[in-house]
Amino acid sequence: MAPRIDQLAATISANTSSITNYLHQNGLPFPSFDVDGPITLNLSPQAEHARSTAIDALQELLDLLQGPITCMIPKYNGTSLQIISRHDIARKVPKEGTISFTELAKATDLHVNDLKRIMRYAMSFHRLFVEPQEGFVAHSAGSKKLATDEIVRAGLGQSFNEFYGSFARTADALDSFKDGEPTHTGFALAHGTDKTMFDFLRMQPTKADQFSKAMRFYSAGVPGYSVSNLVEGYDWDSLGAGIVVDVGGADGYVSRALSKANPQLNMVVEDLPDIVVAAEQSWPTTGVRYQAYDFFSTQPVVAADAYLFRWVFHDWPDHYVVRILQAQVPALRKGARIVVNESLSAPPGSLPLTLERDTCFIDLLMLTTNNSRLRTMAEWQDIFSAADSRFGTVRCVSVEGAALAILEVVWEGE
Ligand SMILES: C[S@@+](CC[C@H](N)C(=O)[O-])C[C@H]1O[C@@H](n2cnc3c(N)ncnc32)[C@H](O)[C@@H]1O
Repeated sequence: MAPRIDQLAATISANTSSITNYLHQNGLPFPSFDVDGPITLNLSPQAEHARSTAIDALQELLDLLQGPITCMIPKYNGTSLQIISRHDIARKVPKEGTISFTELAKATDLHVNDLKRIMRYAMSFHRLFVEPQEGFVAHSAGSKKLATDEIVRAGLGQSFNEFYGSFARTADALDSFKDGEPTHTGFALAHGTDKTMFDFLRMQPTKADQFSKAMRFYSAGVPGYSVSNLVEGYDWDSLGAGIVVDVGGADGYVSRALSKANPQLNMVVEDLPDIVVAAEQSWPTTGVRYQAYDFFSTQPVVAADAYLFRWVFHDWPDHYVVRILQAQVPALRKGARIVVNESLSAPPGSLPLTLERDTCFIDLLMLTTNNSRLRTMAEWQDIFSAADSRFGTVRCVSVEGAALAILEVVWEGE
């Protein structure tokens, strides 16, 4: 058998050819970081599979060729992205042409030498900006997108202005607190708060708004998190013209997608009051109803056909998830479904490498921000059973290419 690195190289080559053929046959642009290069590739499911297979192989090949020390000590540093986000640098670079580091330094109130190394780091590591002539900066495809798309800015802002500092305090939080409470996190230490992340964000409407937009960023920008996986992966037709409550539904972007694909459904989006007020103002006529609701209190929409929790339970430690489920029980009628859409915890080596890394990333992010976690199927069954013995068996619908599982539990009480 050929050595592993040769097998991987062959996999990369075969799958890259499939992508090339697909793009060629369909007259689509080839990947490029040039300012007018494509942001996404618009691949068919088959070509998308080739893309993810090639990426998994090349990640492993890169690790093998770099060796264990480089894998142990990678050059990850979010400082550059944090400063680019905080100083809104992408919007200070002209849409066309270049700007000198000196002029940009004045516009950002940063020292020119600091700005230069921040920008060059972003060029090298993140493919943001280019320096076509020494000392002068212009946009790349990525930085142009950042300058022109508020959803992308929100995603970067949340990751690097809100969360980045929290990673560095997670070890301190684990040493200082031993109770696993969502108020005792790296996020809380980094932000000097004794509140949960959501209560902290609630006090600052612009940050709460950024959070909602960041959810849309991840759902639109990472194929495995795409809302279409939920829209197409679950049998919504079986609910007829039923009521679906999107609990913790942020600004309702998931419900809008579900409603568009299934106009017969009656979608209700529930979230904290500030989020709901902002969403109603932004999306007044989309056929989706909004309702302010704190999911630790009794569910106000009685007898709905399904209660959807997308990316909600992973934010909360087990005993809080039990409380949220118990708060739904008074509203449930026989046959009502709880639909959960989030990543499952999986043993090492059981997922393609990229998906395994994404899953580990989310799991550790949840530790940092909320003291919460991803769970296995068996752990989900335990949680539902602990909440109420009238919840049925947890069923998993897995969707090809999706990073989020769809779990369904039927209420078997009256
Ligand atoms: C990670 S976001 C997921 C949003 C959306 N479901 C999605 O798929 O993008 C979690 C959501 O839960 C909401 N949330 C947090 N605490 C809440 C509470 N006590 N009651 C209702 N919603 C809450 C947040 O405002 C946020 O919109």
